[in-house]
Amino acid sequence: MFTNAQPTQPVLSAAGVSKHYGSTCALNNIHLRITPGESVAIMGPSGSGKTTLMHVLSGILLPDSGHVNFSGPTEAVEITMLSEELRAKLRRESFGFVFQEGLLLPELSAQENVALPLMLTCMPRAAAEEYARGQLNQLGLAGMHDRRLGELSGGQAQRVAIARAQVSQPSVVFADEPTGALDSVTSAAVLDALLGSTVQRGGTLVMVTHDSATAARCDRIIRVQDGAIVSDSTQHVPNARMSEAGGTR
Ligand SMILES: Nc1ncnc2c1ncn2[C@@H]1O[C@H](COP(=O)(O)OP(=O)(O)OP(=O)(O)O)[C@@H](O)[C@H]1O
Repeated sequence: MFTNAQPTQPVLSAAGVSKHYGSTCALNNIHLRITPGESVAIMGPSGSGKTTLMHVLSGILLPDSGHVNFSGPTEAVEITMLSEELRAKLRRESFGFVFQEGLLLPELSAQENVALPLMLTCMPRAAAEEYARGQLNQLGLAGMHDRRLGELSGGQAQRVAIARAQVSQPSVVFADEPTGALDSVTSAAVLDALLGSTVQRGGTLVMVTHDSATAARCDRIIRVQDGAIVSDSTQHVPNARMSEAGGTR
């Protein structure tokens, strides 16, 4: 199941992926390759299959048929062959998530939320929290380390979610409507933070968005309709930016 990763391999690929919920076809024979360092926006009408596609690519959901492969810096693996436990491990170690539906724990402070993924990898609490504070500072949240979710604005909470998603430097960050509920100025700041903490260090960003201004900031826009990819356009070449930044991941 595990093979040596090749530098030219896509970080994520899907081949012949289909997914049904009862009689609803959510994904219909998807083929897709995502290059390391790319930022990819997934767009499409409500119910077209965007979230299902992201969940299948990240191993949250298994498709009914087809294969999804991940190739990271140290391993290549067919996600669709992994047990639930190994998929959970892969998500913890190689992927980060910025989802609207409460991945942050409201009873914890901003710094505790960000430190948590590091503590799960056995980093001592003091070191994890110190690192978390540095990440929060970089995202413009100095002075808000000790606030709980309810004491932050929507944009600030999204930046805490971004800090948490990328704190363990995952190969791929998946974001579902990361700027959904925000005004345009806050959206731009959150998107800067998200791109800055992922693709600018050589990581990959896969993002579902309804917002064309947000999608336009990505390297590539994939449009989904009725569970199928109806267009796939590259607008910037990520490798040019990666070599400028010296990123390799
Ligand atoms: N758990 C589920 N049970 C049954 N049907 C589902 C389930 N999740 C999604 N669906 C259906 O699968 C299709 C694709 O849903 P999905 O959530 O992937 O779409 P989406 O493009 O992300 O939609 P939106 O933009 O509204 O979030 C829809 O017809 C939806 O109703």
